[in-house]
Amino acid sequence: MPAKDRPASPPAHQHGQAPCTAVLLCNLGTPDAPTPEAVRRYLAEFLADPRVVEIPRAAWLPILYGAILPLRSRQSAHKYQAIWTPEGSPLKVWTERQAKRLQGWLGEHGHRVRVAYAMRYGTPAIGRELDALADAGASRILVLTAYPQYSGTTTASVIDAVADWTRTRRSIPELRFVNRYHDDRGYVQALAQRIQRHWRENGRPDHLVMSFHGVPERTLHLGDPYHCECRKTARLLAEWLELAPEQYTLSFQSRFGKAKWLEPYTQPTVEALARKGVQRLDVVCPGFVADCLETLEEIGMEVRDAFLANGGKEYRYIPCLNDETEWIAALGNITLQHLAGWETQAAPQAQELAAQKERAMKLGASA
Ligand SMILES: C=CC1=C(C)c2cc3[nH]c(cc4nc(cc5[nH]c(cc1n2)c(C)c5CCC(=O)O)C(CCC(=O)O)=C4C)c(C)c3C=C
Ligand SMILES: [Fe+2]
Ligand SMILES: [Fe+2]
Repeated sequence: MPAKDRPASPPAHQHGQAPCTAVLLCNLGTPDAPTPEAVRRYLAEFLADPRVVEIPRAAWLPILYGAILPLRSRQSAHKYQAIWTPEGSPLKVWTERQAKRLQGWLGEHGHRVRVAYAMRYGTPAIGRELDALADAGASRILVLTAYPQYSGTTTASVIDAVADWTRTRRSIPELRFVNRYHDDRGYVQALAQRIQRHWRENGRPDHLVMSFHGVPERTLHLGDPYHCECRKTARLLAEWLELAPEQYTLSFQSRFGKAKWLEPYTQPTVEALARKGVQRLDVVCPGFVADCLETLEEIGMEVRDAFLANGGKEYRYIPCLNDETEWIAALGNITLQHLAGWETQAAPQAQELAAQKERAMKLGASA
């Protein structure tokens, strides 16, 4: 094997080190800037992933480079400009905050775990973040995807990136993956609380649309569980909210290309609801745990305009879970379930010392 291809092994192995656990929160990724050049770099990496576009490379890459990238980079850059914040892309800002708050939550619950975040496309890259964690001594890493519903196009692609990284390392940490949490009680309850708070602040709508990111319909026939998991999340959420079937609609957004994707599509669904006389409509995106281009621009702006243009009167987009306290607690509990058996509690002596101190303080106060 040529020296350049040999797996690296920094830092040198040390004897007798206690296992050290880390969590890597992985989301999709976003451009570094809302410019056509940065969007092109991002889309080129994203859309060349064979997990995302399942068309033979020889046929797809000429279309991607010849037709899609020149046009879409400019169009999408324009959309990113409409949602960009002073701190950067919302997807990155929220994901970074979620990682920080998850580390805080775990610490408050007595767990010493380092939490980092990474993006499947763009930066911070999964490989670089895994290098940083492993080089800092993490011997056990839990990869936590920001996708509640498993899809080959997203979850499996994160697993691919982690597998690619293992090929570059000599000493590989123990690895675990959280593949799904579409029916997790804490996740569904956090969604329900988010919506109920929105209703307390803004009043209840005539109808609620639950819009999930779409995928090609073909993936369902090939055995992808995504469709089924979206339906289960929607059903559980409706149960928590005590919604009758006629009070909500499940739909799929963000169709890409001309192939048939999962139906019903969000925008035509919303237009039809407006034409049927629904005046007040709320839309929530339960499959996205962080606000991003697809929620803020597509649902918050494009679909809103379509609803109003078809006779609707009031349209409200309900923001994602982002860094809501209930969601961070749910994420913490999901993390702990998957860390089972990996010792992460603060050292027993330290815990005993803290308990002794607390007892002494109580005695002092009651004396
Ligand atoms: C073939 C194309 C695509 C598939 C399949 C797909 C699946 C998929 N995507 C998400 C989550 C997100 N997608 C986002 C943006 C986005 N998605 C596609 C295409 C496919 N997605 C494109 C081309 C883009 C970029 C924007 C654009 O040009 O339209 C985002 C937001 C990123 C951001 O920067 O804010 C998310 C999040 C899921 C969950 C999913 C399958 C289940
Ligand atoms: Fe997407
Ligand atoms: Fe979109």
